[in-house]
Amino acid sequence: VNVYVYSSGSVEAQKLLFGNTEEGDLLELFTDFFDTTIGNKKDSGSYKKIVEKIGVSPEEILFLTDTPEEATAASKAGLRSALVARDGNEELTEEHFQNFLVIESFGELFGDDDDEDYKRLEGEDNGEVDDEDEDEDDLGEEEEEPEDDEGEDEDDA
Ligand SMILES: CSCCC(=O)C(=O)COP(=O)(O)O
Repeated sequence: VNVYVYSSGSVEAQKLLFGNTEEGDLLELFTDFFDTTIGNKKDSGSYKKIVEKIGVSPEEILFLTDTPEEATAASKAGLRSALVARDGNEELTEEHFQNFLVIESFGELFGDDDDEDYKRLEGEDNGEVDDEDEDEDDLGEEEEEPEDDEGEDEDDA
């Protein structure tokens, strides 16, 4: 997976930040860096330019942001987008949750294929309101209860 940064902070600032973290120099984890010299993060044209520079189909790119307007702009350019819910940010609305996968941790991106939220990334409806609100109960999911240990024999010393 190639990881890119598109930030309102300058490329120079991004490199300083990721090159000097508590975990050390993380720059080699990133393929490239973009800033607003390419365009405003709320303008879908910026994402089209980034797609051209990266040289892959837009739907092969997952754009993560904590700003719904940026997610919408990226989706309009054909990218898949997901919202990252972060403490201190403006609360996301029901509509945001309907339109986008919302994650709190990158680990949630590796969801299972049956997960309705995860599927939101896969279809053409990423960034669109999905009015099907199926609420299916899981069938036959069994949880193993630990056996009661009463009666366990223990030798006294
Ligand atoms: C990559 S998940 C967090 C997204 C995020 O915080 C963000 O988009 C910040 O954008 P900025 O332009 O402020 O660097």
